[in-house]
Amino acid sequence: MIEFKQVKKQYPNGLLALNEINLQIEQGEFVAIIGLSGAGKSTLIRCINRMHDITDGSLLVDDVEISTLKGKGIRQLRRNIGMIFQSFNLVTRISVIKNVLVSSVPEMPLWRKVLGVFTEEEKKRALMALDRVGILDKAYVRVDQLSGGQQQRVALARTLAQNPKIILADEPVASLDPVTANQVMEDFRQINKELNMTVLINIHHVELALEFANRVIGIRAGEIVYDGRAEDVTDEVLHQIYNGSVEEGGNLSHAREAVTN
Ligand SMILES: Nc1ncnc2c1ncn2[C@@H]1O[C@H](COP(=O)(O)OP(=O)(O)OP(=O)(O)O)[C@@H](O)[C@H]1O
Repeated sequence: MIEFKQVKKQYPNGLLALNEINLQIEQGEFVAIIGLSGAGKSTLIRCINRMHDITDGSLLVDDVEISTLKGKGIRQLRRNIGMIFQSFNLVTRISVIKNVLVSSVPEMPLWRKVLGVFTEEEKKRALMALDRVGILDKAYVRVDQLSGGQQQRVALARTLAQNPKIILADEPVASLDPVTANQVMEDFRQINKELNMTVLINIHHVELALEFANRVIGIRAGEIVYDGRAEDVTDEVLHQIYNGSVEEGGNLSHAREAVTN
């Protein structure tokens, strides 16, 4: 379980990016976080793996207070948390499988990574992860020869091979075309359902958020203004989350179009 209690995050320049955040996310939930640019979505998910530090309150992951963890504790926390970025963060000049192998075993000694010495078990795990996201046939292809959607799947496979309990995804489909974005969201859904991994996604595409997530959290100016089931998100809720930026009187589909375009 992930638990935020009265969490605040103030950046050194004084900007209060998160204010009084209270949240509980159970193991196995699929949550989409939506909100305007600058609302605090990235900050919120990045506090969970300590890419950012909170400045007040308490943040627990599986009952461990993570805000006070130091070196070894942070590494241990990150072993259980996979992170997916909009820009994939892959080494593009090496093969798909090498990307999965190198990054999926964080505690591996550097010499083994450099020489590419991997056990049969590690290779099997990497190949299984690639199979799960449908790109096993690309295992020995260089990453720079893949499409954006395929690269995001490599990133997902790399995270899966790490066998995390939680996957944090920061705008994972923002640079993909609509069809590919749907497919990658489908991968997240399958992983969430079959492996019971918690999935927490920051996403600008409201339609995708509502279609794939079970729970939606709406953030506005660092505060949670909606937390509920995706099917309960109405025009009014969108209006509230998007600060009235959605045209008055527009119906839900117009509202969604306005905020997804
Ligand atoms: N390192 C930083 N130092 C100071 N302010 C920051 C820093 N990172 C983010 N901010 C500010 O904190 C606020 C929240 O930013 P955040 O990136 O979390 O928003 P977001 O909702 O993820 O936006 P986007 O959808 O554009 O990625 C913004 O006002 C942003 O400018």
